[in-house]
Amino acid sequence: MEIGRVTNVYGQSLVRFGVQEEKLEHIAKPGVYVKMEITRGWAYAMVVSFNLLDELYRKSRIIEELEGYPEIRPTRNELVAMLVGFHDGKSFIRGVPELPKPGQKVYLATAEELSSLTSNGEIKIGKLSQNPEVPYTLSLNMLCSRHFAVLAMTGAGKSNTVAVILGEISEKFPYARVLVIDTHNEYIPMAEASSNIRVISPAGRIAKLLEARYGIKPQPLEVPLWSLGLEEVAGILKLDPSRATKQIMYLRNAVQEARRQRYSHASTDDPIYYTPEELLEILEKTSVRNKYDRSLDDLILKLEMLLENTELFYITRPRTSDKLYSSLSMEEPRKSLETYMGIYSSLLSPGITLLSLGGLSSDIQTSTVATVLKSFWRITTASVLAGKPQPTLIIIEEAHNYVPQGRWSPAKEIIEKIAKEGRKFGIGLGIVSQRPRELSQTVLAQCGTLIALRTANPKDQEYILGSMEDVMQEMVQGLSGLMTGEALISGSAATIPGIVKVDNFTERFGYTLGGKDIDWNKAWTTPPEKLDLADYLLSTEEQEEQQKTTTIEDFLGKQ
Ligand SMILES: Nc1ncnc2c1ncn2[C@@H]1O[C@H](COP(=O)(O)OP(=O)(O)OP(=O)(O)O)[C@@H](O)[C@H]1O
Repeated sequence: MEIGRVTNVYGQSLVRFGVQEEKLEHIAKPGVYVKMEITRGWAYAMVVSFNLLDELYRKSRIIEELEGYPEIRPTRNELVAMLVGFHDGKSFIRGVPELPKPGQKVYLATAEELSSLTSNGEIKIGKLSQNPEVPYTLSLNMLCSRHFAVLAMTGAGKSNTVAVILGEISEKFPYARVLVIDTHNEYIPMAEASSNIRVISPAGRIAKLLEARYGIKPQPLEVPLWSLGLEEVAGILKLDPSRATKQIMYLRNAVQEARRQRYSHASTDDPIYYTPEELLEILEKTSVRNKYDRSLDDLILKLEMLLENTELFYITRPRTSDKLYSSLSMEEPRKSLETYMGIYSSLLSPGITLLSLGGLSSDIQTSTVATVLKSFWRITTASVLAGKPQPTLIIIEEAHNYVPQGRWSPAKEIIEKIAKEGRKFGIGLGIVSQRPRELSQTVLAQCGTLIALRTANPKDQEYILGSMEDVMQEMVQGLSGLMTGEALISGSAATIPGIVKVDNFTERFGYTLGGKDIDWNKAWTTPPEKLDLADYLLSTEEQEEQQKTTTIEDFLGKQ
């Protein structure tokens, strides 16, 4: 359908065109596609903004200047569209080799031709908002290998979007390897519905609470202190390396000495076994030698408190990994490295692994994630070098907590490294955040695909614009007007950028996600249920008992 004529071509890829009044209803919506003929085929463009004028203005003198365009003479409604690529009769190519010229006719793209462009990917995420009959898909290869970001203000539909992607992966790729850092335990119900989705959570009280709430027995996670690098140990002790330099120095020497008791060539970060008590003993001996150093006493106190924290027994008293270590009879460093591989390579078994960390404080979450991701990095890069790549996608919820802009976090270095170098080792990254402005720009800049849902904060919009290729100001400004579940999708995994109504996860897969906001209205208008928390307020001994009863097979995920 012909709808108007090009009046102006500007910027690198923006086309302004006048629209006939009676065609306006079909076209005056962001996300509608139009096309214009060029020498090598048809150039396609997506409507991004409008300039609709009122009667008075329309009748003013300016209109008389529009000689030569009789079709748009009675009106001066203008729309701006962004050129996205062209079709040369055989295939669609991004970018346009030649710009349309003022005066050229503009047509509405049909649902059929749009479908041929948007439905070639493996991951079906939703439908075009303005053409609900047109499915919108993403290329799995591009999504994983070029990384992606799901950004939006809270409640706009980020988790729903991630769940739809995970649901698609789980249904279509039986040997997918995905690790989801599930900061708020939102995706756990997916494990109940699908046999290739499993939950791993810190052994102890949290695992028990998850079992009670969701009826799923999580595979117990242990992250032994000895498997942590110096930064992660500093993280759980709440030492900021840029400030607590003296304490970090003591810690560094002690960790190194502890590792060298078993393997004399160990460096501070090598995963060589030691017990927390050995570390404490080394620090105490150092304290005797440095009698008046309060910073060292303070460090010892912090470590003692850490060892007493029952929530952290999955780090400080990892019974099952200890059992595994003792069961091996080889020499060091092999013995530690085999144990390390045993603990972490289970996270790499095919399937979707939900690392559920809800309930832990954010310091502990970041140190746990840093350790897990560093082990991932070690194992996957070694697999690639050994000629057996294990392509893995890592999705990080609340990514601004783990990889913040302008602030240190134990997980920052490894996540930035994955963003910059992961591609060549087959590690894909998907970051999810409600605060793009607080997210490392290094990571955002590496994300080839953007899925941006409603974002009202101008600063967030500015960051999205500044760090993503392929995204134009006109598109980003429209983000505040999106509805819940509507996303602007752009970048390498999408053939054409689009405004997409992401499928409703519950409607599509038949169950709801967890971790939702508490319904205050309901809670305050219905009588409370009887609460029996006794079982979950475990004492130290009971928790230890629970860890003791976990078999090495359970722990390694060998059912
Ligand atoms: N595509 C969609 N279609 C219909 N409803 C949706 C869609 N996406 C999200 N919703 C609904 O909007 C609400 C918020 O969605 P969701 O939890 O995915 O948002 P979020 O951005 O992850 O929020 P938060 O930042 O709080 O985690 C949910 O009740 C969900 O059912």
